[in-house]
Amino acid sequence: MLSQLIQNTSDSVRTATPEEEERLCPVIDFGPLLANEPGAREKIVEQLRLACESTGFFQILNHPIGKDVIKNAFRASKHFFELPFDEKLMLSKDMFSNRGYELLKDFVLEGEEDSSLDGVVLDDDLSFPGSSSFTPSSLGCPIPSAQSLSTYAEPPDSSPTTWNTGLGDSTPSTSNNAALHDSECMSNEFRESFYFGNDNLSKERLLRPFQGPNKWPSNTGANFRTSLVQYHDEMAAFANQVMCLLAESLGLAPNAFDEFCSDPTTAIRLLRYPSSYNRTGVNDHTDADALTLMAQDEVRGLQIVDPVSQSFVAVSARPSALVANLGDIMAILTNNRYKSSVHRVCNTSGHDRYTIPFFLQGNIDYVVAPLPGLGPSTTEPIAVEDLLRDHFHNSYTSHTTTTSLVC
Ligand SMILES: O=C(O)CCC(=O)C(=O)O
Ligand SMILES: [Fe+2]
Repeated sequence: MLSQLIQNTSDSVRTATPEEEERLCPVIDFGPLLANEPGAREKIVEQLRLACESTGFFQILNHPIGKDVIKNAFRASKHFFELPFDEKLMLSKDMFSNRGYELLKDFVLEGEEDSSLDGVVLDDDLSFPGSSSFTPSSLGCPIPSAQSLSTYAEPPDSSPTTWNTGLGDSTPSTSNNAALHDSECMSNEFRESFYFGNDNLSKERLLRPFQGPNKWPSNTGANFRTSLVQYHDEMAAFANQVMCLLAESLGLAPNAFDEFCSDPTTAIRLLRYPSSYNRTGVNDHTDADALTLMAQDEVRGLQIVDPVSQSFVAVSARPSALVANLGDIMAILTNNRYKSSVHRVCNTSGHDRYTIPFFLQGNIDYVVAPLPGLGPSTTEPIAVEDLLRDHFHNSYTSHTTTTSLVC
């Protein structure tokens, strides 16, 4: 469902004016609703409808997630990314379960440094602690003859790399995880991330794709896991409430998404984006899920495609708000009345950027098709499991890599 967006990668990206931001990613204040003020629900439902029909992006101010819960989650995230590189690599993402660590894939192999790197300033802040003697090939992420690695802030030249940003064309299964992981390891996105989800899954669910078990680091202290699990659980509960409001905004009963939301597959992604002037942190994509809710720090970086100009526009970062956006599943459920917009991340701030999106992917067996009353489907119904699998295969291979982008 990724639009055929073509943007010259050498174009610089405009920052949204306040008016544009109101149109592309409006702020919706949930305070009056949480305070049970009369008329608040109707007002929010209407604001949601307008935002979802436009870009599917909005910012939720005065949401119910505790400040401490968010603070602790960011603390845990920083703690995680500061772990020695080999420790993180031990937790390499398993493509079947979609859980674990995705490395920052920008590195210089010792002894293989290209002469084109001459004059490139290596940023010490970007080097991985403890990375001097790891052996990636033993961890399902082979990098030929690599003895050590460090990251660099800018690429040696502006030509696109030939690294594959996708997941290959095999189907995720426990038997081909290694092959999938290899190609995933060659992505050019300038970020590192760590995926986890519901920490309390049933045995039956643990055997299903895209949901677990979580791959927790050891030696991070008792609070680490508790903080992240609490963040997940509060986000999951709030996402359910937002889904009820979205149902109402479509003129449906508040419980219209209940079946989709029962025993849902969810994911949290801790993200760290080092700063770069010409590398994207996350390439242009749409989310696969129904609803994404994201806490972010004060460092801006998110860019959304403006449906009017069909170009990327950078939006501001408001740490007190949650950024919400709809994904492909919601677009199908609503027969494309609600939008799943292309977005990407570019961090040119000179500082690391941290975000923590929560993805509501829904019941893995739910068959996604327009909800009753929202018109006949133009596409074949598809199970959440298949849709997620297709998305993971396609979304990062079907568009231009943006290594020469001027952010
Ligand atoms: O970090 C961000 O601002 C957005 C991340 C994102 O789009 C994603 O993980 O799907
Ligand atoms: Fe996204």
